Amino acid sequence: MPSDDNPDLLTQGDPAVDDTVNFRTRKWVKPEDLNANGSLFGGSLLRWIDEEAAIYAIIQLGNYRVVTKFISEIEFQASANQGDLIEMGLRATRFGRTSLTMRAVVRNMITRRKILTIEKLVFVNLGEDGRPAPHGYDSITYRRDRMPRENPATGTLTLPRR
Ligand SMILES: CCCCCCCCCCCCCCCC(=O)SCCNC(=O)CCNC(=O)[C@H](O)C(C)(C)COP(=O)(O)OP(=O)(O)OC[C@H]1O[C@@H](n2cnc3c(N)ncnc32)[C@H](O)[C@@H]1OP(=O)(O)O
Repeated sequence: MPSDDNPDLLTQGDPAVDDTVNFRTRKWVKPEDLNANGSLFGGSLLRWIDEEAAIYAIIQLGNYRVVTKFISEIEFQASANQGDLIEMGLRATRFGRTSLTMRAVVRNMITRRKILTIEKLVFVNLGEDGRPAPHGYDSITYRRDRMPRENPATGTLTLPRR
């Protein structure tokens, strides 16, 4: 049931409609996102999901030093076309010692039909030495209480120079 904590959670019984993730980010499929068939290029979609998952991991683990460790099978269930509105949803499914596992779903924003599902995306929390470090969390936050902040007024952060 939709709630203040979890406003986007859906409860439809339709099996083509996913009710296990929170859909946060919307994209409008534009000409530059298309493949030679005129439908959405899978690489664009994966880039958007990886970025979305990295931000989600940062919010959940309170650390901007996170890296993608593992992505499971990717099922492209349907294509999207120019002009379609799509939305991406993620949900943490397992908090490990140093890792966070998420499930990802992309669907058409209007019809809610699934376009893609990834059962497991694993991100690893790193310490300053670049090695896996315990994150200390075991449950999802729906707030922004773990966000790493250097400047509380703006929420901005100066990333380390390489
Ligand atoms: C205001 C704030 C704004 C902030 C604003 C910031 C904006 C800025 C955003 C930047 C966001 C960057 C995020 C980009 C995301 C990339 O693009 S990252 C680039 C691609 N990824 C990489 O380069 C990673 C390369 N791999 C590695 O460096 C090493 O494998 C790692 C990740 C350090 C891990 O090393 P390792 O020796 O394998 O570690 P190990 O201790 O064996 O395992 C660590 C964890 O991974 C798990 N694991 C290991 N292998 C596997 C596997 N095959 N499958 C599943 N789990 C596994 C283990 O079970 C363990 O989990 P826990 O049991 O501790 O929970």
